[in-house]
Amino acid sequence: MIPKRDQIYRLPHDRVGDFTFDEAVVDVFPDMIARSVPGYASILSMIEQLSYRFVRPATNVYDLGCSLGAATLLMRRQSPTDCVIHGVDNAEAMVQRLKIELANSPRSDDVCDVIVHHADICGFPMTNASFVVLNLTLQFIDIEKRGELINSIYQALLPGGALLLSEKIGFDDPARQSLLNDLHHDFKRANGYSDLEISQKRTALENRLRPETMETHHERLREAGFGCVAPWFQCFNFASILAVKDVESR
Ligand SMILES: Nc1ncnc2c1ncn2[C@@H]1O[C@H](C[S@+](CC[C@H]([NH3+])C(=O)[O-])CC(=O)[O-])[C@@H](O)[C@H]1O
Ligand SMILES: O=C(O)C(=O)Cc1ccccc1
Repeated sequence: MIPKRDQIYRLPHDRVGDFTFDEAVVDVFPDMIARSVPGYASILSMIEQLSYRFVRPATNVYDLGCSLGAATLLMRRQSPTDCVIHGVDNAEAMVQRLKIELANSPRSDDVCDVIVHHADICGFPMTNASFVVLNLTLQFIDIEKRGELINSIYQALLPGGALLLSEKIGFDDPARQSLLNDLHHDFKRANGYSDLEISQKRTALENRLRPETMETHHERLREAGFGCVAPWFQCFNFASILAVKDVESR
């Protein structure tokens, strides 16, 4: 299917409201995220590769903030059939669309089950997990709730299990912040977004998406208990970190 082009912020809005994952966004989401997040396709492809390494037989996999299931569907190709992948998202329109997509895809015995949950990832019960994905989702969670969420992921993971965390990141150094922000906007412009679209979306995201520095993410992951915290990808102001729970942990 050819993705519908994102034109949500093309015309001037009288008042730009806070960004929401509603029906209109869901309709254009694959195009929006591909043209807005530098490295998105590479990150997804590496999530598939990492799932091959980390997903263990008879365990749970969690895709937190799964949107339309891009990561879920790739991980399913690499997961043992006795696993369960849980896609969790609190946007009703996203969850509905993903459920339709899964219902329409032919069921085969050689893939594991996928369960889609319409739920807040904060407080969502997780257990017996070998691999957890937070791909561009933590950035939308209230900063005060992020520590508890990361701790709960750590507790749900089996020894040797891993969390993949991708985020839009910020920088303490104002020159670096401004340079990488400009490079991100150049990326969007090169992908066909106008200055008006870029600026209206920026306003819409101001209160909704709160980037933190790599140092803050690193510290939070270490504090939760992760023995190995490895940033493995950065493109402009987007980065991805792999955090692994020690094999000899409890
Ligand atoms: N509290 C919450 N609880 C559950 N879901 C939430 C919450 N807050 C936000 N979301 C959901 O997190 C997703 C973020 S998009 C993830 C891309 C995907 N991971 C991908 O690999 O394509 C990234 C982006 O749009 O930049 C949306 O679907 C929200 O509804
Ligand atoms: O568009 C942006 O500026 C972003 O930071 C990424 C994004 C992509 C899709 C939905 C919301 C934010």
